[in-house]
Order: sequence, then C-alpha cells, then structure tokens
Amino acid sequence: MANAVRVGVVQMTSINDLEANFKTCSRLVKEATAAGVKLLCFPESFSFIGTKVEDSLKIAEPIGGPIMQRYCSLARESSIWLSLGGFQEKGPDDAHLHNTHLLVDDSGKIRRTYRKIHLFDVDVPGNMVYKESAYTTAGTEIVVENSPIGRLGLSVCYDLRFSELYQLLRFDHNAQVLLVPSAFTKVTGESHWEILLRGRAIETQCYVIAAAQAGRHNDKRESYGDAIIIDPWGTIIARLPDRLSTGIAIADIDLLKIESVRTRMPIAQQRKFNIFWKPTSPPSSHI
Ligand SMILES: O=C(O)CNC(=O)[C@H](CS)NC(=O)CCC(=O)C(=O)O
Repeated sequence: MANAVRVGVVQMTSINDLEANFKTCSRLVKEATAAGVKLLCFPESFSFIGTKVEDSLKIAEPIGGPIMQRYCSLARESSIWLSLGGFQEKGPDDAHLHNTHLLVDDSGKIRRTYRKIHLFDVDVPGNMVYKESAYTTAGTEIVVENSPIGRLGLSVCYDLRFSELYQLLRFDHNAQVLLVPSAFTKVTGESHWEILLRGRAIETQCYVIAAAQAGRHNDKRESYGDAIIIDPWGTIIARLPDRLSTGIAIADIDLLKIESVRTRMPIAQQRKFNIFWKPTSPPSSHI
C-alpha cells in the first residue's frame, strides 16, 4: 500500500510506579520502531495509576515537566510520534488536575494537548462509584492536529460515549483518525467497549485507534483490556490477542481507504442539519 502509514496501539497495566511504567513504555516504543510504526498510541494513565486520588494529585505536573520530558526524549530518540493519553497535568489548584492527552512528534516536540471534556462520574453496576470531577477539571476545547498519519482527532476514554464530540471532529474539523486512549472499567468495557468504538468509526468514517489499560492495577482497580484499531468501514484490523497481556498491535492506515468509503457513502453531503439539531447548538437537555 503506497499511501499506508504504520501505527501501533498499546495495551498495558500501569501501576503506582512512574519508573516501572516508563520502562514498559520504552520497551514498547522499541518494539514499535523495529516494526516500522510511525505513531504509537498509549492508554489513559499510561505513566501512572495510583491507589488513591491523592497519589495522582501528588505526581501531577505542568506540561513540559520532568515526567513528560522523558517521554518526549523517548519520541525523539526513536523518531516516532507518540499519543500519550490521560496524563496527570497539574490543574488550576492543588486539589485538581487535568486529564490530558498529549501528541508528541518524532522530534520530541509536544504538538497539541487535549484536556478530557467528559469526566467519569458514574455508579458502575456491581462495581464502584467513580467521581472523576472531584479531582479533575474538565477541558472545553476540541483538538485536531495534522500528522504523517493523517488528521488526528483527540479524545480520552469516557468521551467515547458522547458521539457529538466525534461528529464535530469529523464534520467540522475534518478528522481522519480518531484517538481514544482509555482505561475502561472491566464491567462497562465488557458490555460497551467494542460496540461504541465501531459505532464511532462507522458513523464518522474515520480510523479509530483505542489504546487500553488492562487487568489489575491494584487491589481496588481493574481495567478492560482490548486495545484495538478499527478501519473507516468499522472492521477491526488489529487487536491484542487477549484481555490481559501487555504489548502492541499494529495496522496500516490507508488514507485512500477513507476517501473510498466517504465517496461511495457520502454522508457528509447527505446530512440534514436543517431538519435536525446542529451539534454546535444543542437541544435543551432532557433527563
Ligand atoms: O483516574 C484515573 O486514574 C484515570 N482516569 C480514568 O481512569 C477515568 C476516570 S476514573 N476512567 C474512565 O473514564 C472510564 C470510562 C469507562 O469505563 C466507561 O465509559 O465505561
């Protein structure tokens, strides 16, 4: 495929040890570059998953701090683009961080940062009550960036459930590849993960790259590991062999395939925004 660019998606089990997680990430970057990968996508909380909220607040740092500098060096040394989803960025005060997705280019430069817009305040059936907003300040901006892999649309984890974000990424901002780094819970992931991701790919006619945390991080927390790459037709083109292993899955992004799907089924031109609500002016909310 002349127009294809190779990408990789990571599945890993981050813990409350910055050094150990960095070692895992470095190993996976080496594996990816050896396979010719140009962009490697890491999951939410790749660098750290604490056992309690205070741990995450403690290690949070401004963009460009020492933790991120190491990841930028890794990108530069290996000449690879990195999608670093769900980084603990220091927030507006000591009690809050931003859950930030950084895009680092192959010279180690931070190209863009996206702060998670939708926070996970959910009572997960049979599991636990999450209240991400208690320690996280939500972002408000939609972020896209051009890259050798195409025009990338950034998001994080729980954002996946809010299709209007992806509608805007595709139809207002011309995204071609959607990045969804995640740490889905085991319970919600088993029921919803694959179908949500394939839905987003099909309705936006974009590639979707969804990195995942997997398995047990500590005695309270377990993630649904299914790192996956989906093409603009909704076909799964790469995934890890099982729900627990650490590793990468690889696929080729072919921008011509996007064009072909979009030309044959021209939903961008067939939308009836004059009849339905425009995503930029939402309907009044209902419970
Ligand atoms: O707090 C951290 O360490 C990092 N953040 C997360 O893991 C976040 C908030 S707790 N998790 C999700 O968004 C899961 C979404 C999900 O599972 C679903 O939509 O079903």
